[in-house]
Amino acid sequence: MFETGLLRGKRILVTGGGSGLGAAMGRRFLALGAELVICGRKRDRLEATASEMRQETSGKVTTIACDIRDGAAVDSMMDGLWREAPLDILVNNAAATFIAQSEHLSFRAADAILAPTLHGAMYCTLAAGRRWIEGNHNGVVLSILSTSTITGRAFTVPSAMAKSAVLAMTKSLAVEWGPKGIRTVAIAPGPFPTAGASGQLRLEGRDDTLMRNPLGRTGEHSELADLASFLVSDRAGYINGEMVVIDGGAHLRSSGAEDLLQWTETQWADQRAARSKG
Ligand SMILES: CCCCC/C=C/C(=O)SCCNC(=O)CCNC(=O)[C@H](O)C(C)(C)COP(=O)(O)OP(=O)(O)OC[C@H]1O[C@@H](n2cnc3c(N)ncnc32)[C@H](O)[C@@H]1OP(=O)(O)O
Ligand SMILES: NC(=O)C1=CN([C@@H]2O[C@H](COP(=O)(O)OP(=O)(O)OC[C@H]3O[C@@H](n4cnc5c(N)ncnc54)[C@H](OP(=O)(O)O)[C@@H]3O)[C@@H](O)[C@H]2O)C=CC1
Repeated sequence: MFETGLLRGKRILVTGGGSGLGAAMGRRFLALGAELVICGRKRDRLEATASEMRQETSGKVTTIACDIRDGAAVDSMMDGLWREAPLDILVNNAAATFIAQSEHLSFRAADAILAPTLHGAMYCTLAAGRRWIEGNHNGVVLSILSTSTITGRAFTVPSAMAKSAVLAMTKSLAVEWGPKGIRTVAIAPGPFPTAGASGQLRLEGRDDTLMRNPLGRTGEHSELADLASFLVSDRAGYINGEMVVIDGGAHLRSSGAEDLLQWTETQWADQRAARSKG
């Protein structure tokens, strides 16, 4: 679909690049000639993904264990990266969510979602942006958001809040940092099957939500990777402050959570008992 070498010479950090959509984007970036850095908390999973990627491509892949909820850890990751060479592109992909009745959310549970999804994305963006501006280096920030930024979403309220805040960051920085050579863009995916989303959102038991999708299917990872590759590339050099929805038109019919309104208290009690770790 793309010209060979579309991303040649680009050094890209994908947060949460060891799994799911982050890994899918990373693979496509590598195939298009980029140098890839992936970070996450689980060192073993990062290494396993990177070693698969190295077998698939001759591109350079580096892993960094970093908890993006920790600003000092993010700064130290960026210092280490910049010692070698500046990044060109940051992809804010790491996030957390789970379904829960909001009245049962403890403050700690709310923070468990807000900390990586909002604060983590903000720390990474500020840390990269500051270095780009100091070094007079152009940059692109792509944030992976959600259609909850448009519709809101019952039962994942902290995630909807965090994603909406990152959309506000995307629009605000487009104006503030555009003149400094930094583009900020976003993608709002609908349901894409990943182990993380299936575990946290119980997607596999919720066919009703998926079948309300006008296209009657979930998204393909390659479709998201294609869109991301275009948006971070110089070919999208005039797109700034925009969020592109990729959901088959689903949010035009439903926020994607209405089926959960029918759940019984017993189903919710079962859900609380069966918490899944990301
Ligand atoms: C239509 C489709 C739209 C989809 C939109 C968005 C999708 C996605 O974002 S998919 C990505 C999903 N991937 C992940 O979530 C991966 C990362 N996940 C995690 O790190 C964990 O699952 C986490 C979110 C639970 C966070 O873990 P951690 O920070 O280690 O949290 P703790 O286990 O220490 O718990 C902290 C706090 O939160 C409460 N809690 C945990 N799980 C639940 C739950 N399922 N329901 C309610 N509360 C939960 C936990 O009890 C703790 O609170 P306290 O008990 O008050 O201490
Ligand atoms: N799949 C879907 O249907 C949809 C997904 N999205 C968004 O797409 C993105 C990817 O989700 P998906 O691939 O499905 O799910 P995953 O669970 O596979 O991805 C989440 C990634 O975030 C990383 N992560 C979580 N917390 C932290 C942290 N504190 N520090 C560093 N890394 C962290 C995880 O790595 P580790 O555990 O090693 O830290 C993991 O690699 C997310 O932003 C999600 O909100 C949006 C809409 C729909």
